[in-house]
Amino acid sequence: MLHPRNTEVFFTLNNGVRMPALGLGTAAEPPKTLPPTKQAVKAAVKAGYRLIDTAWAYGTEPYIGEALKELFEEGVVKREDLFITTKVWPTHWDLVEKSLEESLKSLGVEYVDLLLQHWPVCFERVSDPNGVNGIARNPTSSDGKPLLNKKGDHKETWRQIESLYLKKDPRIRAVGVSNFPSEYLDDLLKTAKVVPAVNQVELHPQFSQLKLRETCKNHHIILESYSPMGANGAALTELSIVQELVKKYDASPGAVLISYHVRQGVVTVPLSQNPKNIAANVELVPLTQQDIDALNKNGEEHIVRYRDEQFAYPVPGFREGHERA
Ligand SMILES: NC(=O)C1=CN([C@@H]2O[C@H](COP(=O)(O)OP(=O)(O)OC[C@H]3O[C@@H](n4cnc5c(N)ncnc54)[C@H](OP(=O)(O)O)[C@@H]3O)[C@@H](O)[C@H]2O)C=CC1
Ligand SMILES: O=C1O[C@H](CO)[C@@H](O)[C@@H]1O
Repeated sequence: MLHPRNTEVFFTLNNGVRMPALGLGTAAEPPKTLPPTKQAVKAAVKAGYRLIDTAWAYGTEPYIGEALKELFEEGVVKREDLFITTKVWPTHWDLVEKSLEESLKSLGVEYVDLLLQHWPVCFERVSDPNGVNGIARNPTSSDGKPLLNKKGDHKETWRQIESLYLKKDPRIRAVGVSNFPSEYLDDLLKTAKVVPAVNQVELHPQFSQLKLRETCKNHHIILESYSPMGANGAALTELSIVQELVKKYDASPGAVLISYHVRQGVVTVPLSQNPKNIAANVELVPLTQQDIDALNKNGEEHIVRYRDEQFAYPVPGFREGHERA
């Protein structure tokens, strides 16, 4: 039976903007280095990807900017063919516009399609010449603990984001959040003037987040999965339940893990700097509802969070039922 590729599937956000179901993640980190992001973006766009996921905090925006410039000059795509997401890091919890300006400058574009609040936490701003634009990305106190700004209010970040959106700032087409558990979404929605269009969270067959899925569905918030392969090392590709589906469909593990999201109406942004994996992740596997239910059950019974950020431990619901990866 003929079926589309994951790059040909789009979902409609709660403000009518269309978002591609599959994008390229760009949170490169050691042992990977940042510059290869440029070639990864070029390879992905040439393979049909139209969504690029980045963030002020990743340090990859300048390399994405270089890739975009060449792709536009070579006539491969136009700006309006792409969907670019960036995010406001907790160091900039009260400086949303500054964060957006810095991201746009590094990316060399006039607007982003989606601006996300990266985490519902606030950090102290500490100078660091090796940080992002001179600011420490993960500030720590002398005992090595995350340096949270205790007087900060994570809802201020959303207030600033929605205020840009409400005044129809041409630099953003849609706005959303990331790493918001149900408890925080419910709380935000009590006072929010704009319902976030997207909530980007860790989501995969070892962390299926059924309660959060229900909350997002009730508010027409599209879920977006990060770490769909299990982050660095791609541990999920080895999971026995995934390997069974690889055999059943004669598919690649990457395609199974991506199709699991796309078939549930979830956007996903695997990171890859390997053209073979970038291409493999495009293939849509016709998983049945039974396959998806089994993967979701696994992710409720054996929870593993691969991006287990210590600074988020105070967020209610963040550590519920988790084991360490
Ligand atoms: N909002 C947030 O707080 C967060 C957002 N993110 C976003 O999500 C993106 C993806 O998550 P991330 O944590 O990076 O990790 P992923 O789960 O996407 O895993 C990345 C790893 O998977 C490998 N990989 C990719 N495709 C395949 C494949 N088909 N077969 C085998 N291995 C594969 C990559 O290696 P190779 O390069 O060799 O292919 C890489 O080592 C990030 O890059 C970022 O954009 C991530 C974390 C937090
Ligand atoms: O988006 C993100 O990626 C990093 C890892 O680089 C994680 O801390 C953050 O939420």
